[in-house]
Amino acid sequence: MRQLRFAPLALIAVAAWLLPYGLDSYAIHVVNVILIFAVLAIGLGLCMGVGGQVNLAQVAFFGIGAYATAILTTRSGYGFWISAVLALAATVAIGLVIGTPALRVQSHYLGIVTLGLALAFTNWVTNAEITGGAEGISAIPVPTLPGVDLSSEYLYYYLELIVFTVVLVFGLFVVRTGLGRRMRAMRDDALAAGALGAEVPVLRMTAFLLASIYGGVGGVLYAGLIRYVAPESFSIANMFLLLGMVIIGGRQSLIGCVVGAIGLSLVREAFVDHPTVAQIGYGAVVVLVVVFAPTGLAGLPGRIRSWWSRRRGQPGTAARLQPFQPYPALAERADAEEVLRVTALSKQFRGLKALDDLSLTVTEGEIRGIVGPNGSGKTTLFNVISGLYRPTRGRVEFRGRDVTNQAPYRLARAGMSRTFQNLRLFGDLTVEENLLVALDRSATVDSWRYVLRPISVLRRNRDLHRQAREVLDRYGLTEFAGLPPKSLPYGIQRRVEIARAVAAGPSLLLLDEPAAGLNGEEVRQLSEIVRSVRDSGITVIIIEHNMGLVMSLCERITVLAGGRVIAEGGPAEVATHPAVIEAYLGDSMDDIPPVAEEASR
Ligand SMILES: Nc1ncnc2c1ncn2[C@@H]1O[C@H](COP(=O)(O)OP(=O)(O)OP(=O)(O)O)[C@@H](O)[C@H]1O
Repeated sequence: MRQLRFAPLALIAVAAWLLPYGLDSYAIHVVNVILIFAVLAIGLGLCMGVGGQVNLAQVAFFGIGAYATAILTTRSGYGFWISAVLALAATVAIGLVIGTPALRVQSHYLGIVTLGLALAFTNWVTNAEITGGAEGISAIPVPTLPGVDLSSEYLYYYLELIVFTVVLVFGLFVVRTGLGRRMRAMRDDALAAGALGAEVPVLRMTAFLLASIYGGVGGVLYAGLIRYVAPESFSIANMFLLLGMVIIGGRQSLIGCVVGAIGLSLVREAFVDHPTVAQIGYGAVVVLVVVFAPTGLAGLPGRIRSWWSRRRGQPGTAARLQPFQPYPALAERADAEEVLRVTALSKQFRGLKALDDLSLTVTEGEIRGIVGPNGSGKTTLFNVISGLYRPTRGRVEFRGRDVTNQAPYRLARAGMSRTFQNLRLFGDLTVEENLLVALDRSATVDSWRYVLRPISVLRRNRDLHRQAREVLDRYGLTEFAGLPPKSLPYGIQRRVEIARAVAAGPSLLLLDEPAAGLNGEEVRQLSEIVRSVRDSGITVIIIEHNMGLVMSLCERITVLAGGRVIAEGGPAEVATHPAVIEAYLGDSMDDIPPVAEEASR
């Protein structure tokens, strides 16, 4: 059976190898151009589809690769391959420069920044002397390869085919391992990805870097194939053609990008005498795809399958939640240290003081409850502690270090993890992939390993999958591993989010209303999970409106009202505190179950 899985691949490989035998010289030229566009589309797919970063500069990367090769070979007298390497380095350098705004600017503004670059590039090559102005640069030498005459387009095809295969396999390797997973997580929800330790700014830059590498490779291949470069090949019209390829083929699938490149290139060929009709046609098709098939052609088989099973009334998943298996408990430490200290914290939203001179300390091994009426500042406190909001005044210390204003990903890497009031699971990733993103502690700047030490990347990936299976098992989620979280009942999604936050390996876990929307039995299970997590050595702070849960679970409770701490102490103490009764509990005091003397540890 295993061999059969590779049969279609083997067939495609044989067909690709034999293709030139059935083609005339014009057709092989078209195929060679298609392969170059496929390389460019994969790069754009990695940046925009996988990483979610709007990139309208792909055509400029393409142009830089081609022009640099042309200039270095014809003006500086370098050989083709040396020029190719230098051209690639130049494209990557520009990619890093373009990626710099990505460190600060949001994705949609990047569209404008990158469009500006693409326009500036076309303008420059059209007017500069070194680029040959509107006439471009001709007489680029044929790339030399011992024993192979690359002036023959038939043989050039094989060079392109090899390069295309390498870059496609590399792209798939990126997508299916840690870097790609993190990029997809960032595309889905940059805030949640950051809170799990993904260095979002570096990741965005990496997305541009990848796009520039593919753009550079495409440019070098183009210079070697056509041996002539001119501004019109790198026009905005071609940028939109590339975008069309990626959108129509399927943004989130590299194979889809290749299918889009082949399809749209053939359509362009068919309409070569009617460019205006073709442009309008691409635009219309892109709009139709975005509206009716947002996952593009590559997503169609999946959509048809799920439509078919819905039509046949097939039942949903038969997967079942299994019981949580508690963590081995650590012995209680006598010398518990302070984990979190918040001093005189204020957060002002224009006229509104959400936090007002709030101070708080939490000690190792605690389950601290934070309660208070709606709008009392609980979530704002979490957002400031976890780095999502900058405080107006005050200081946050985590494990003895001042971490005020630190980026969420730095705090996550230092051992702070959180869940969100409104679940923020990565919807386009499976349950297992959600956990994998949290488990992966490798630094994005170490992505050079993808090129220089791919085996170590694969080994690490296998190790992460083993760890993810353990987490799935512990939380009874194994049967949901391959499903998208949104397809699961709310209670299971909540459990996945907690499992994910704990998988990030925190020493402090912030849970924001984890019982919201859960039924009685689910709340009981949640209580068991939180207690076991704490017993495994993780300090927990929990915001909750479910007073029964808070009273039974927390040793200490901090009560907020109007952004201030109005009471703090054991459950019995706060439940009878007059300020609390007045501000919050009031009539509902009768609903509170009897307080456990000493919440069990
Ligand atoms: N990003 C924001 N911009 C403006 N105002 C905000 C923002 N975030 C929170 N607030 C305001 O700050 C106050 C405190 O909100 P917060 O969400 O922290 O309260 P909460 O105690 O968590 O409430 P709930 O129990 O309803 O979740 C509210 O008045 C809220 O409207």
